[in-house]
Amino acid sequence: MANVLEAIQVSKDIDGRSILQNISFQCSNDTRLLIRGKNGSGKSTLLKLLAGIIKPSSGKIAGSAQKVGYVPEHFPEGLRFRLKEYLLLTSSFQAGSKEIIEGELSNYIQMFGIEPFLQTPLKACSKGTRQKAGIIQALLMKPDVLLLDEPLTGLDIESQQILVKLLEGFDIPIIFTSHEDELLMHLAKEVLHIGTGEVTPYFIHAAPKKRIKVEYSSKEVFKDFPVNEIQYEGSEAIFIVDGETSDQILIELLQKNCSIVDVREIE
Ligand SMILES: Nc1ncnc2c1ncn2[C@@H]1O[C@H](COP(=O)(O)OP(=O)(O)OP(=O)(O)O)[C@@H](O)[C@H]1O
Repeated sequence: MANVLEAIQVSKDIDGRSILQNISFQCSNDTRLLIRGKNGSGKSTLLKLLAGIIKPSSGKIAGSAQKVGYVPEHFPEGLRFRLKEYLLLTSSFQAGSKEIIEGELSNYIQMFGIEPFLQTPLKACSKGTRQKAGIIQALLMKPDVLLLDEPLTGLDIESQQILVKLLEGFDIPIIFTSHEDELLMHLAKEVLHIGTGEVTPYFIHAAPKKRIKVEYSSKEVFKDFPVNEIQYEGSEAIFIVDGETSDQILIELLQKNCSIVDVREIE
């Protein structure tokens, strides 16, 4: 299979301190690589190396990828655009028909529910909205590879679901870090342990049960709802569901206009 992106014995020192040592891996279009390691172990640094933003101290980044979509952990500060100006500017850089690209942009705007903020200056947008702008920018460029640094951080549950679903449909390598977000972890097929440089297959453990608390308008909406255990507390309903089905149930609750109040694992 074509080698889209490759790290060959990559090491990185910053300010005389060794951050990464001898990282090697290859990826092809079906790669779904989760980078795992402690805080400060160099996960973001590796993504920046793969994106070509910084250079390795030794070793090299190679591969056939021409366009690298990179979503940093934090959206860049100090951009003086309004959200819409930024997205239009971003889309104007893309090759291809202007009409088609602007059509894709409006789809993403709708999908991620950011219409109300289009005239808001980026610096006044919420963290989640800025994160969405960064994601849309990376998707619009039709990258050969996607590098995502904790992409779900700051996103509401509905947008998390939408993003993960989109990612599941892509036929390009996806390399990502995650703050142990269960939704995103489902995407992983292999994991790079950054401390040792080892790449191993990723197996998701049987998901524990979840307790989902929602605010609802009428009990009628739960008629025929595929959950055995529902408790009611005033305007809130509590569902105990299997871990495997909890994502689907969350989607259905959102479709029934319920507001998700809390989701937590139970023993
Ligand atoms: N530009 C820089 N200047 C100085 N030190 C840096 C720089 N970039 C990264 N570092 C250091 O490199 C180390 C690795 O940082 P990095 O952000 O890659 O870790 P991380 O694994 O992504 O951490 P986290 O899980 O907390 O996001 C840290 O000690 C950090 O302080």
